Amino acid sequence: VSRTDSQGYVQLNQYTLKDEIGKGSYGIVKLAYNEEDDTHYAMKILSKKKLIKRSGFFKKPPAREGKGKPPPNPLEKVYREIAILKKVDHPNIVRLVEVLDDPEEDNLYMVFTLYTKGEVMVVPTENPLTEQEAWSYFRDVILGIEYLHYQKIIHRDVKPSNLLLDNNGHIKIADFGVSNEFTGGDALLSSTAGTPAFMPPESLKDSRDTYSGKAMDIWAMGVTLYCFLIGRCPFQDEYILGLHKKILTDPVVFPEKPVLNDDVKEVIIQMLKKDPHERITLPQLKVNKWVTR
Ligand SMILES: COc1ccc(C(=O)/C=C\Nc2cc(OC)c(C(=O)O)cc2Cl)cc1
Repeated sequence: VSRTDSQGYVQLNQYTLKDEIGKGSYGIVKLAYNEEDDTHYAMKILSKKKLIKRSGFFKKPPAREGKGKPPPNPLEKVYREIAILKKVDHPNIVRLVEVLDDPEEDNLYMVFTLYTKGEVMVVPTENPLTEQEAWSYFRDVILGIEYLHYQKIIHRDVKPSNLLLDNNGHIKIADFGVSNEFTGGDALLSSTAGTPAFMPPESLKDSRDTYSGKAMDIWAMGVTLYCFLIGRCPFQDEYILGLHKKILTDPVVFPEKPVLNDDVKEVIIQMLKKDPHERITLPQLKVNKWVTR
């Protein structure tokens, strides 16, 4: 039940909602104080109406000849995200504490442990991470993604703004809003989801065939490591089609500054192989020269 207290703060059950600390296509994240345990949390606030509207649930479905499966309930996506979050338990994945979902209310609240340093870095930046920081954080990302793939989950939106930093300098992978669960050895994806600058070339081809989910996460990890060290993405364009063309055809180019050692440039090149079959796999990444230096 939400109400407003004397200072104008919104009270939600035992939580007092305070400043906004995060914002994205998903909604907003607010700092929340829990009076029961005298602890602060990160409260992600989603509007069910907005989710339903964005999903085009009420738009006239295209005149599909024949059956075609009915559009899924847009809230199913959020409930799938919550189910994944409840299932995962790893030091490099965010921890969902509880969900406040009042059927009478439009908002859905997801309470997470607060990772006090927030997003690991903002892209673009003039002050990228040092190689040492990038090395330490990237090793955490490898462990988190390895765990997710082992649990048959593809994250699909690995990028610096979805990597949170806790007090001990450890990375927590966040935002399972577009992630997929799969059965068998790998996810065979056909839809495009995630953030354009982090999408792999195989997901941008108009060919009908499917592509590997695991290789998609590896590509995004390569773009993320490039961002850590350079402060911007390897492929950028103001127009989406220009961006797609660069991702599909441009080689990875490293600027003069900052000077990077050959081993880290090599591992980025291995993660950004245009052909997913040539791309480095996670087991190979774990024994890579730079990763294990
Ligand atoms: C400067 O201090 C700060 C401390 C913490 C934050 C912060 O937490 C921001 C976003 N948080 C989250 C976002 C998520 O999705 C988009 C998910 C998820 O859905 O998995 C979970 C969390 Cl926690 C920001 C600034």
